Amino acid sequence: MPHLSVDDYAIAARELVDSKVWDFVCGGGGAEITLAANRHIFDTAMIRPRILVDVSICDTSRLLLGDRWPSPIGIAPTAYHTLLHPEGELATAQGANGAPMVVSIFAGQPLEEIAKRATGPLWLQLYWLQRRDVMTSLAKRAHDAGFRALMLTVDAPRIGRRLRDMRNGFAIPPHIQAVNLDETVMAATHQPDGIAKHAALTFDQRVTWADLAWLKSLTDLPLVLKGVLTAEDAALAVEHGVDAIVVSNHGGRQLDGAVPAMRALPEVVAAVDGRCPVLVDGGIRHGRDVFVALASGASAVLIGRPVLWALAAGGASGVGELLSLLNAEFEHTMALAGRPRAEEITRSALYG
Ligand SMILES: Cc1cc2nc3c(=O)[nH]c(=O)nc-3n(C[C@H](O)[C@H](O)[C@H](O)COP(=O)(O)O)c2cc1C
Ligand SMILES: CCCCCCC(=O)C(=O)O
Repeated sequence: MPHLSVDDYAIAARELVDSKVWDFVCGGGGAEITLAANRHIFDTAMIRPRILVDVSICDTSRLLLGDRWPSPIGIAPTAYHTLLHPEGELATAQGANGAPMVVSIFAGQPLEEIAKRATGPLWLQLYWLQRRDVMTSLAKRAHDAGFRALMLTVDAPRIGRRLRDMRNGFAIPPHIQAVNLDETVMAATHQPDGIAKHAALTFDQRVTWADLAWLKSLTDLPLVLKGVLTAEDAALAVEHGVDAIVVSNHGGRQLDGAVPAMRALPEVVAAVDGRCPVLVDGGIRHGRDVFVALASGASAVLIGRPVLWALAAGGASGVGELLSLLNAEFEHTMALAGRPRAEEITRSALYG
């Protein structure tokens, strides 16, 4: 059956993926209020189409942190792609077809091997670990392998209460490893509730703004901060020299009740006031969602779960087809909305 929408990849993946892994991927924190709210905003956003505009060429490309992206759609960092496909991140990087990919600190394949298979820019995502020597080593390995940016995720000093995983007694299977980290450090992840236990043992909950300078000093790579949801923190991020911001509530997996990323986006964009790019993630499932995010002030978007569904359903080619589909939907929206150039996708393209 052809995959005509992102939902078709979810349907195909659901048939293939173990039910506990499915819940780990698709679940959210607490009562999943924020998970649902991320989607609701997109479902209720309405576009103001312009007419009698030449839309024969719609340019979807974007320049971001020195790289030209084929579309404003990048791959969000998600842990353990090897849970979904034996080749894991190698297949994702190959299938990205030029799209940027953020590799999770908990990737199931070595950074250097992912770089060899990459078709687009790579960024490395980090959590702040108590072991700064491990962070230093990862940052330097990423730099040496040609990664283009570091991303620090700041919405997870602890792991959210993921009730599906707790009810399922979910543990990362023993053959699935975060191979860029020392196996002994990762041992707790293979116990029930192991993700939360591991984070409690290894993440540094004391980190503050003052520590960012140390992370920036490790390499000359740009630093992207992921998990910003307020104007106050966006202003602080810029003051502390961050090179880009991702407005994100971690796909509804962390603080349940947190504001949907798309609702937070306008205040963050206003606070940043053009001083660095602002990206957004959470609930993006259609090309029209990408359009709505850009019209709300985002420079680009990241997608998480859909990439994992496509990886499970079709490996590298599944990921490639998914990204092509989303970009084609976005391009189609640009045409039918009468806004063929990036600079025309502004707030005036939306109601309300
Ligand atoms: C299975 C899974 C694993 C994730 N792992 C990470 C991670 O390792 N690091 C991180 O910063 N965010 C992680 N995220 C959050 C994503 O980067 C992203 O914020 C979220 O998935 C976006 O929402 P979406 O899935 O609705 O597109 C993960 C999300 C999922 C679904
Ligand atoms: C110890 C493994 C932690 C994986 C956490 C990945 C993540 O951020 C997620 O949302 O899940």
